[in-house]
Amino acid sequence: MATSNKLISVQHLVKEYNHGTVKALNDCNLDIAQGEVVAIIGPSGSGKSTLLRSLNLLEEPTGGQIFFDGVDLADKSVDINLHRQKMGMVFQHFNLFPHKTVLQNITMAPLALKKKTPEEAQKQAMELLERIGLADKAGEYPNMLSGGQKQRIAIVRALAMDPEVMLFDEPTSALDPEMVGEVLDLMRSLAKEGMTMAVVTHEMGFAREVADRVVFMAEGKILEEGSPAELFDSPKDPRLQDFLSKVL
Ligand SMILES: Nc1ncnc2c1ncn2[C@@H]1O[C@H](COP(=O)(O)OP(=O)(O)OP(=O)(O)O)[C@@H](O)[C@H]1O
Repeated sequence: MATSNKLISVQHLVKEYNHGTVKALNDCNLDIAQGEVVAIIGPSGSGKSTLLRSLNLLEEPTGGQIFFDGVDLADKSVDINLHRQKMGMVFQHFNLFPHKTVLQNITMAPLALKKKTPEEAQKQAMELLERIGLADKAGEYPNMLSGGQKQRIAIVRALAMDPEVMLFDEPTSALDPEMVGEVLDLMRSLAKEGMTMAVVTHEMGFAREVADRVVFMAEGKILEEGSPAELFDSPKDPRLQDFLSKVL
């Protein structure tokens, strides 16, 4: 559900690596509205992950600006850790803590960073686990779970911080095909609830069905963006046409 309320604004973002020899992002401009679901697609190495990771400053921009709720993240008075807490991040490889139980994985950050009481944190964690049908796994360790279960737990772990935005970096790429659906279903339900989401994805079906807007990147640039119908049914840029001819 998109509204006109701009939550994130990326302006002329540049990210260089190796002393400028690699330009991962080359003058990227992107706005994300409150409640909007933006899918970022494009060939391997086009800068999708770098753009996503820049939003919570896992990558420090070389140039340009990122505004969150109107605040320039480069401003020295911005508390980056506080900013990161507003953004839930879900990675390709789950990144659950292997030596913590499922429940501990979910309660850790709310206890440490949000100063929730153990009762509050556990109650919330159990509600989240119930939501995804995995309450019975609360006491287990991640290595006892399937990939789809791990990823759904990684998603609710991020939700336990009550984020304003969820960032997904190819959340289904490492999953066996039969587990992709359960993760996409959970993401679909978050989108329906109005969660603001940016999703780097190779799942074109998901992008078409769930995204409000699709962004196509190549060679560090955003070459085209629009509604799923615009991008998938009437692609204009030849590189997007070529990309779609290979992936659809
Ligand atoms: N830490 C780094 N050091 C040097 N180069 C990097 C680094 N991270 C990314 N790059 C380069 O930046 C470019 C963009 O990478 P990025 O991972 O953002 O692409 P991507 O579109 O997400 O690719 P994929 O779909 O394969 O994950 C690539 O050329 C990559 O090799």
